[in-house]
Amino acid sequence: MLNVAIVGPGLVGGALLEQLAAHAQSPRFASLPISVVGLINSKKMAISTKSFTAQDLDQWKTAILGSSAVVADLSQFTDSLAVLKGSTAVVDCTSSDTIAELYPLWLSKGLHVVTPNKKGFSNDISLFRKIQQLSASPKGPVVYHEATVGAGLPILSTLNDLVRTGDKIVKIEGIFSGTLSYLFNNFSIPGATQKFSECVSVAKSSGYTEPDPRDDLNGMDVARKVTILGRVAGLDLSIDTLPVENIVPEELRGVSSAEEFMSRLPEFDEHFKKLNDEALASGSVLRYVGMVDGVNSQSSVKLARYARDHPFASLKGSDNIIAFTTERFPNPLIIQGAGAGAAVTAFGIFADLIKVCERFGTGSA
Ligand SMILES: NC(=O)C1=CN([C@@H]2O[C@H](COP(=O)(O)OP(=O)(O)OC[C@H]3O[C@@H](n4cnc5c(N)ncnc54)[C@H](OP(=O)(O)O)[C@@H]3O)[C@@H](O)[C@H]2O)C=CC1
Ligand SMILES: N[C@@H](CC=O)C(=O)O
Ligand code: NA
Repeated sequence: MLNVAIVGPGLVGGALLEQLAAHAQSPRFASLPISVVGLINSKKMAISTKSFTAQDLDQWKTAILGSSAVVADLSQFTDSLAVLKGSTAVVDCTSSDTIAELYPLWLSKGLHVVTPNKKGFSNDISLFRKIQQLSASPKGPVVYHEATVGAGLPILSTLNDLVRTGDKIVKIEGIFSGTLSYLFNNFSIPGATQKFSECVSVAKSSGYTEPDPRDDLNGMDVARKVTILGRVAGLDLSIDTLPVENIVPEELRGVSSAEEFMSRLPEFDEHFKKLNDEALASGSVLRYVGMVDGVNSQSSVKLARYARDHPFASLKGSDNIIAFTTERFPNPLIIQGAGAGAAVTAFGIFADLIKVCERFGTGSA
């Protein structure tokens, strides 16, 4: 049995629990050896004394968070998990730096980590290296974070395979943000009628954006993904030195909340319309692109113009497109598909949990 504790059962974490429950209730997978034993959010932490199989997940929130097995703090939460029988994985579904800084402690106690949270792999490189070093043993524990880049798309697993089989990464380029993909696929096209702020609002209500959409529009989400890809490819990239184009209007960068930002964004629709009209007048469209440069250390994150028949100009919805140019793939290996949204992100986390089950003898799905 794989014990699973979820930190932050919000949009993505909630979708993961629903997928676990649905999966276990389908006769074909009833034996899924995953048991949710803990949930914490920023207000309450609970470890269940009862092992909740996926069938019980319909009541997971009340059943666990309402239970008496409430723990006082993260240290007690960690200690309670470390003594459980069998393998235990902590799934961090927050975007918290503080929680990401706990990964080395969790790993040192033999807990696996599965997460879509980019912070642990894109903040200070010393944390990235410590996580790598503590999860390097073939006997485990492991860290799987496929959903940190392109949600459930097999980006990091493909990159890992390329690197581990000795291929040389020349360039990794693409549209890494589901939010910005959705925005420009719907705003920067000839004849578009939606205003920029309306597109942002739809992206947020569709569950694509970070908790604060400025973390998408300022380029930091893409910068984090470029940094993660670069580091996995063996480059010492840092978000502090990566050139990142921030498209949040200066006047809105410092407003106190995501709600205030969203309410004031319509004031700048004209600004974005002008940018778009200029691109369209030159026969181009605007797309927000990240690039990992494996040869000349010129990695970048920026808004750029593309001809209307360019592959980056023909995406739909929140699609990402990632092109790996390597020694073996001079014509790039391309992965494309939805790169944001609760369900496709939860899918990536779920698939990582199944990898933990298969690798550590808790049965396959
Ligand atoms: N949405 C998407 O398409 C994708 C999202 N991701 C990543 O998934 C993660 C979650 O995103 P999403 O579900 O949209 O975000 P939400 O804001 O919906 O959920 C975040 C959850 O984390 C909890 N939380 C925040 N801080 C803490 C803390 N310090 N301790 C415990 N719990 C905490 C929140 O609880 P409370 O409400 O009580 O504060 C909330 O339940 C992010 O890292 C995001 O970058 C990755 C790929 C795609
Ligand atoms: N906000 C991000 C979520 C996935 O990483 C995006 O829009 O891609
Ligand atoms: Na992915």
